[in-house]
Amino acid sequence: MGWREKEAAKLAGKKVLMVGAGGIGCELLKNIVLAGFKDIHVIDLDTIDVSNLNRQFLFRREHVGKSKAEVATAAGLRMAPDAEVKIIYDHDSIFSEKFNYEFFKQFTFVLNALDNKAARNHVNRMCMATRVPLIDGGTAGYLGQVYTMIRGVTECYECDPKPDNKKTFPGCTIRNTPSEHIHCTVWSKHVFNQLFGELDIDDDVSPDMEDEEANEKKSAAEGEEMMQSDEEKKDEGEKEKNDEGEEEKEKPSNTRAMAEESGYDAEKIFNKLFVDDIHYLLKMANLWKERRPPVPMPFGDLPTENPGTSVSTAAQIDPLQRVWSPAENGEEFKNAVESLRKRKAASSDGILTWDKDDEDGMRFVAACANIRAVIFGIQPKSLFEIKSMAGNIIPAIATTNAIIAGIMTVDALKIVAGEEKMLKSSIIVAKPNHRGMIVLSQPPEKPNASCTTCSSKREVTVRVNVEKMTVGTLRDKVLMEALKVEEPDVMEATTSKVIVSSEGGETDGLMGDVLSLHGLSMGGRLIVEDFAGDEPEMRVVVLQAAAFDEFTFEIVSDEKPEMKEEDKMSEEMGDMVTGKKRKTLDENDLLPFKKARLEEEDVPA
Ligand SMILES: Nc1ncnc2c1ncn2[C@@H]1O[C@H](COP(=O)(O)OP(=O)(O)OP(=O)(O)O)[C@@H](O)[C@H]1O
Ligand SMILES: [Zn+2]
Repeated sequence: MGWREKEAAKLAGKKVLMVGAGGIGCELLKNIVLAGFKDIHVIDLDTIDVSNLNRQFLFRREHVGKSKAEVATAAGLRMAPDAEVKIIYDHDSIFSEKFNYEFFKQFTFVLNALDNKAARNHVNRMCMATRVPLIDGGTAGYLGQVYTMIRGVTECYECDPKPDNKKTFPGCTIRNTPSEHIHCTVWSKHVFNQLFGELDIDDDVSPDMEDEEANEKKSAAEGEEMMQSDEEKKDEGEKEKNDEGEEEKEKPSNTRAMAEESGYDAEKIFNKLFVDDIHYLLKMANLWKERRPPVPMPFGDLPTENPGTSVSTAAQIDPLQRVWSPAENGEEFKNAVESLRKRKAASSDGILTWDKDDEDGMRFVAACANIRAVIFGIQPKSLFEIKSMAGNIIPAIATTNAIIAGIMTVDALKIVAGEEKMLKSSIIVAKPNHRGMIVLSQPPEKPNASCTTCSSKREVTVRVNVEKMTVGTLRDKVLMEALKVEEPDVMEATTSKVIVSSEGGETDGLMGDVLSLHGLSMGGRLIVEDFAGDEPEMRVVVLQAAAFDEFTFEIVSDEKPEMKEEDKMSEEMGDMVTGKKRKTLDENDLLPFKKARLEEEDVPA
């Protein structure tokens, strides 16, 4: 037997689960088949869309509308070098009850090629509960990441609470001092909501008279009267008296109230946003000491050219890519307000929801953002560009998917070879570092001792029917009778909501509720405390069994937190982590790791 055959033989008995057969999944399936894995299970809930074909290369035009899992499996089988290869598939969601504890338990490792946090969390919980290694890959444009997670050895997907990847900007930048076009685009989406959508106090678009920068400097600037007071927050356009009966400065009128009063008169709204409110900003003189002050733009006097460009050349370009002049933006604004006003009036709840693919809404935001940009001396942009910024669209890049799938495959081979110590967390960064590298890696982080999913404590896995079993039955039959918990205090781990209190009282009303009412489903976790008993804290992992009645349950496993092999290894790895980090990666390399958890669910496909 040559080395190839020997290597391949090691992979023969290993069962592999791949969840997701999209951009990463197609690359990955090809890799693992060609690497020699012979027993593969593919799960994907989706069908093939024509927009997938440019990068999901296992799919062809004739497959559009068919199951991704099915077509990928057939393609994988065609690639298999010998007939022993078995690939099976499920056209189903990984949340499905049939993918239960026993199902996960059979795999050597699981490959996540998913695009959303909810499914990743779920697979993580199932893999942690069953102690099956999980290799998770993700990409967003040119960025990518691979985290391989082994219970007790490395951090799990939920050890480090993920930051919300939605980009946010400080309120005062959006409302008072935009310096980039994106600030104007975000502001315009807020204007849309103020005028046509659901009112959200965080989306205020009027000048922020509380701006610290303006006021700090203001009080230092001596003698001038303060621009705002608490009453001023109350609003709206008229002069108010304060306690001493002094007259206070005027403040910007409320945008929604103003629009409604005017019957959604586009020109009046325009002048309020782009003249009156700008005058308020100009009054905060301290903001403009080191910045170019904004220049108000009345509707009746809109230039037909953008600063620095001429309409005649611009007009030759594709209309989508062309940047509208202020006069055109004014026209677009007016037309959009007109049709949005009608649609709002015609809608049953009087609320419109912004969507980048809604023509009126998109044109409104583009026009609004461009006018504001010109006012603040920022280059306006084309509808096309603004659409991709406003919709947070990040194009999928085939090369990034291929690199990430390659790294995942290498990690899979390390697991099969028993070389867990060689595992690395890897990321692809946007710009090469000082050594010209874009793929950076470091040993994985250690588990977080307080993680609700993977920290070391007694862990009981129990099968119940969450749609039928009540909180009261869980407490009495499962926890007290079967698990000998004396005085249970029970918290749902994700929400931290207390559903059973040993003191009674506050939670008595919940005893008749079925468990699903409190967020429990397959893979859900409860933290159970028992200060009266021997085991002060344990975790109960809940598995769903739809066939069970209210009282039926099954204890699948009950593990005590003794020092396990993995934990010992984790200690060794910890040394390695701290030792190696400094040697291989400098501070600049490490920075991206802290931010790198990419959540693509925020990115519409
Ligand atoms: N709960 C789920 N169960 C099964 N499959 C899922 C689930 N959620 C998402 N998926 C599948 O995961 C796949 C993710 O692939 P998708 O192509 O969107 O992202 P990707 O692999 O990161 O690549 P790209 O960035 O190129 O789009 C999709 O095919 C989707 O159907
Ligand atoms: Zn964890």
